[in-house]
Amino acid sequence: MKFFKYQALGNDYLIIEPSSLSEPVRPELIRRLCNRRFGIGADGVLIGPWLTSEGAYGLRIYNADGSECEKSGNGLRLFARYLIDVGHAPEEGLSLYLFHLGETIEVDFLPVTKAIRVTLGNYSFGAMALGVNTELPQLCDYRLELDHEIFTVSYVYLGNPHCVVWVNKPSAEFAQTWGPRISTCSLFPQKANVQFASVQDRSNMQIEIWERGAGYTLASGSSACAAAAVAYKAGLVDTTVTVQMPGGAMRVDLRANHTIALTGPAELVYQAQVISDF
Ligand SMILES: N[C@@H](CCC[C@H](N)C(=O)O)C(=O)O
Repeated sequence: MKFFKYQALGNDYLIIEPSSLSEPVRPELIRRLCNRRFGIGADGVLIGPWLTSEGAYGLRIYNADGSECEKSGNGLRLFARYLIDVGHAPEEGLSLYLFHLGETIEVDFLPVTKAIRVTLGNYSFGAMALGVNTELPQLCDYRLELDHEIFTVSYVYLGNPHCVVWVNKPSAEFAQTWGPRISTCSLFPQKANVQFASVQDRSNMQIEIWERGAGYTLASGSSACAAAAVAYKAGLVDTTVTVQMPGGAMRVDLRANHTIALTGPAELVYQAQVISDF
């Protein structure tokens, strides 16, 4: 099975073309591939492309635990980088369109910085209507009591669920301790991606991340967008925010109509082939 490994600020994905798969994708296969000791190691897997009748490049996105994921800012950006690198998509300088779970998504290449920008669809602060176990229409600076600790959390939905937790100083240890508990608490029947966030000034934020389905990660595009959207709603930042994560920084632009553009690097690590029977 031929695969490519890509990374964006340490958020790593395997890319496998459908023609390289001898059988339909199984969660066990994804889990084995993503396992950092028994497999190759990755935060997730992208399967694609196939071409739609409109000329968009279709893909599916899986988390390391084998669950299918509705949105991944870095996954989409890495997939676009791959399409260019292997010659599926026209050379850099043009926009291209990806097709993921019924949605067409624009990706642009920024020639000077070589960064890749993805425009994510609408985000929403709806809570009760969007799968949160609450009767409140929104969870905004909500007081969450868990295991004798109190957190101030906000929920935002970007196609996938995010819970932004305000902290004085984000730390990996705190994220690894509380991320899994908040992600799986009774408020979130679908689980949630959790960001531990602080605001430096009107253009800069810092987050640590616990991803649903992948655990602690060095970066997450949709998490950066979630944190920026919540901070903007709280009046703490302007529309362009640099979000610092352990793996590096990404730019988030909050646009009209609740759309978000996410810009950052995307790089090939290596390509290889799995010989053993997975
Ligand atoms: N790394 C991704 C986020 C992946 C989505 C998440 N684990 C989920 O289950 O929703 C990103 O860059 O956005």
